[in-house]
Amino acid sequence: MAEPYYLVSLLLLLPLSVLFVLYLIVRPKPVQIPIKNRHVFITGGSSGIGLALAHLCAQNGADVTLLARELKKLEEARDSIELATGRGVRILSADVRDYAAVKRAVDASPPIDVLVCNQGVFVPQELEDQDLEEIKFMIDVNLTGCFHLIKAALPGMKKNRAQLGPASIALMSSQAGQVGIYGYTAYSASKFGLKGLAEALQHEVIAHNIHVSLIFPPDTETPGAVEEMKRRPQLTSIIAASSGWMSADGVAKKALRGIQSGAFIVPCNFEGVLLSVATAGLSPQRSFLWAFLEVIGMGFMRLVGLFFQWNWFGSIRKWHMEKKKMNKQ
Ligand SMILES: NC(=O)C1=CN([C@@H]2O[C@H](COP(=O)(O)OP(=O)(O)OC[C@H]3O[C@@H](n4cnc5c(N)ncnc54)[C@H](OP(=O)(O)O)[C@@H]3O)[C@@H](O)[C@H]2O)C=CC1
Ligand SMILES: CCCCCCCCCCCCCCCC(=O)[C@@H](N)CO
Repeated sequence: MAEPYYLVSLLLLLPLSVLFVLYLIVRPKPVQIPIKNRHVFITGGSSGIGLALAHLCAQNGADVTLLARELKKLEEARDSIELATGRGVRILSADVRDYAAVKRAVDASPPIDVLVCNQGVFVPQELEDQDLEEIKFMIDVNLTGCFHLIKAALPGMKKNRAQLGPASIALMSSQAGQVGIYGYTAYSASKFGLKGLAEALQHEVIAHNIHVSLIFPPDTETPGAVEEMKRRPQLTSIIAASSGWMSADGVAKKALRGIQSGAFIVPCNFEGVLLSVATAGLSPQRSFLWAFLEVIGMGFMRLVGLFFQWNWFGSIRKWHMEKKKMNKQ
């Protein structure tokens, strides 16, 4: 009669011991990144997600610097944050593609505690039809721009770090940086690139108490997205619809919480959590609870992901059939 109890406790023991082992081994160790009275440097902070994040950081008592190209938008952003929070905001006009300009901007600023590389451009189109200039534009701004920013900021971020407490480098990726999507060959490549950069960088800066976060928003209501929608291929929208839309404020909240808790992977909605489990790969994981979810859920999420692909390839096939029919009429 004791046998069922024996079995139940054995069944419980297995997950509990996995949990315990994960508790002991997850690296890097958990960390909290304070925001109050710290210097947060946000690129692309004059619009959309970056602007929403800048508002939130200033509200939470951070000393905020914004970097973007267009001075007029930067001034409007600064004024709106100062009006809403009463805190001073620094603005810098530079193009992230120009390393010398980025270096000058960073050197003219106080040492950075939290660097948010959020600038990004997205012009979706099928690779065969897209101008090479546009393809290069996305890689240069979204990927090479982040190299420029980090290379320029790192020496200052490392200085006196022991006294200043933990620092963060956050990169704004996209769910299109976790899964490739029709119309996004260059954009997805630029955002997938950020994952390799982030994983390797975390190894290099951990000894300096600098922590890397990679943020993965779904479609987000921003001025950039309004422009994007004017030319987005129908199929891009059909596939992206799997994850829905978020507000820039909603994404900024998730992003800030992720940065503050030192999370390496930062999903923004429910589909994002599924995607992050499915694509966890060998990414660093500080939380033993998330690690447990990944260990338990990865196989099943692969199955769910295959159903999504089944659905997406179905949509693509249907779209081509309808196009053929239209051409015949
Ligand atoms: N909106 C969405 O649906 C999603 C967006 N993302 C990502 O979030 C980030 C922000 O997007 P979102 O808020 O929509 O974008 P917006 O187009 O609304 O804002 C982009 C910001 O980046 C700045 N920027 C663009 N190019 C450069 C450059 N070469 N040098 C310096 N600054 C630059 C812009 O200012 P200026 O033009 O004056 O330089 C602006 O401040 C991007 O990395 C994007 O890929 C991820 C998932 C979804
Ligand atoms: C394992 C199960 C996974 C299930 C969820 C899959 C959902 C994938 C949808 C991806 C949407 C990508 C939107 C990109 C938005 C973007 O970056 C542009 N607007 C440009 O900024």
